[in-house]
Amino acid sequence: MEDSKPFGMKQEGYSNPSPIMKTEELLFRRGKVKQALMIFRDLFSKLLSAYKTDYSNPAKGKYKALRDAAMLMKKKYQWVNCQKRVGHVPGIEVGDRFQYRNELIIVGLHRQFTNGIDYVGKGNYSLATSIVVTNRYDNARNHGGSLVYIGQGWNPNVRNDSMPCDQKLVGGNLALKNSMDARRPVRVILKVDGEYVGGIENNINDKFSYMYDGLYLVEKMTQERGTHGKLVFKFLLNKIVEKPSKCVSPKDGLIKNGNKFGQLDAFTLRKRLKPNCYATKDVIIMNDISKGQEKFPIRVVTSTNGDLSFDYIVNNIYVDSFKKPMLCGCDCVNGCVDCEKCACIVKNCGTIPYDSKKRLTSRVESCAIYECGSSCKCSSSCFNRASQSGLQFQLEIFHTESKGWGVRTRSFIPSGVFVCEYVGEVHHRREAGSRQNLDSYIVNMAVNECFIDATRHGNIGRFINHSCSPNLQAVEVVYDDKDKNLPHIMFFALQDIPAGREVTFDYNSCKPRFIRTGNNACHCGSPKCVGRIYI
Ligand SMILES: C[S@@+](CC[C@H](N)C(=O)[O-])C[C@H]1O[C@@H](n2cnc3c(N)ncnc32)[C@H](O)[C@@H]1O
Repeated sequence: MEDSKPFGMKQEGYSNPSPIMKTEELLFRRGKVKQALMIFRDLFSKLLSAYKTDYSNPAKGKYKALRDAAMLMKKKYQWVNCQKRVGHVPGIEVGDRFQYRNELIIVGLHRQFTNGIDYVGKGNYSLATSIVVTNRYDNARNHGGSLVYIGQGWNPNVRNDSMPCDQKLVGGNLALKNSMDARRPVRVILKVDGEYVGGIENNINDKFSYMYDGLYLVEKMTQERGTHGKLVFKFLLNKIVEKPSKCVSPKDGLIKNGNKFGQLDAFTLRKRLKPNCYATKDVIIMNDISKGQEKFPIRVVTSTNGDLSFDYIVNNIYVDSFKKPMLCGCDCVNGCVDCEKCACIVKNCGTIPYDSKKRLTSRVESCAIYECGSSCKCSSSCFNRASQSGLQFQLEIFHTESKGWGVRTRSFIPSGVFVCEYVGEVHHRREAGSRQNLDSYIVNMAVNECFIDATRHGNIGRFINHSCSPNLQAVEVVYDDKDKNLPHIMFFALQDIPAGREVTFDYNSCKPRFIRTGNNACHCGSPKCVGRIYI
């Protein structure tokens, strides 16, 4: 699995919601964070090999090396961002990944070795600063940037020899409640699947890392009985959607750095800035290009001009008439789990394409996925209808440096989930040849003799660029959609995608193929780039 962004590596399409601070100072702080991480990793490596002979269990040796490296640095005053704070931490950007949890401590992102909640102050005067979200607890991350976080205290999913008891409104739990009451933001760090690229070799297969996902607001706190019979606190947090950094409002000519909370509460007059201080001056030129047709508004952000002349649609327009094969739906009334009985699963060669969370279970190599549809007896929430409920995440159209428009996500997208469809006018394939050199929005379908042209009518899918290291895959999905049983082109996440990251797919690896146009030089910036968009 591809990594998102190891610390220090900046990628196109990323927007940095840093607190107001001069660029030079930000760079200086980032340099300090980077330096602290280098010292930590070097120390850890040395300690790890020193402890090799002392510990027969490599996991124990690793744990001690990690802890000792952090404590040695503390003794030498090598930790950075030492003062606990609410809000972003200078030098750390949303989307930064860290290999080890102790790295969060030494850079000041989350200053707790094991506790999931970190906070400042005491009792009723405390405020939560950060939480680490792992799947050890019943924490649930929902689509669209909200999550349910289980409070701290006795937890049945953690090895615990004592008797279970009710969670108490003290420490971190109280701090989260105080943050809710005071409407103060909390940093969220996600434990995400996937190896850390360029990480330290340690013989222990670390299949996860930690990603800073930005600021959230605690919206609600409830107390419920957990599976172990005792009371637990549940906190509902919503991601704060921040404006891109250095965002210029077209009306007032101000540069806005964030939102109304705490240290982000700042507006700076553009004329006060030194020349060359900021590289980008992104302007929100449209608040919702879909004009309310999508579940989430899709804004358009740019620092330059670009052509946007097309009609936004959310469903394919069938221009030609097609002989539509009749699809017979399934008769499942208790969920489509029987690979032999469910008529739709049978069409997928007897394999269930999605898991219970509607995530693709593996990379799709076959031609198409057959989902349940309107003539099936299963419910509309059946997991085998993963791509039929529209957008699940806030996406944004932005102007890239060298690829024209592109699409980036404003919230974290977990690996395997449906992201969006490629919508346009559906024609017979024989038409495609005559249009070939006109535009770059035509995709040939693999399954039927047709193609989708999003030149004049399309949706957000038409703005997704090619990458030689993509984070989306395009899949043809067929379902009984009233009378249109032609395939749809659906994009699914190939990996966890952090907020702010551009979403891309490989125009050549997918079964639906883009028709080659004149412009073929690839600017994806991947180390694996083959230099061409269309092969
Ligand atoms: C489907 S459109 C993608 C959206 C397009 N960037 C826009 O501005 O509307 C495909 C076109 O985008 C550009 N493009 C996509 N990926 C690219 C890449 N990796 N490098 C350079 N140009 C790219 C090429 O002009 C290509 O023909």
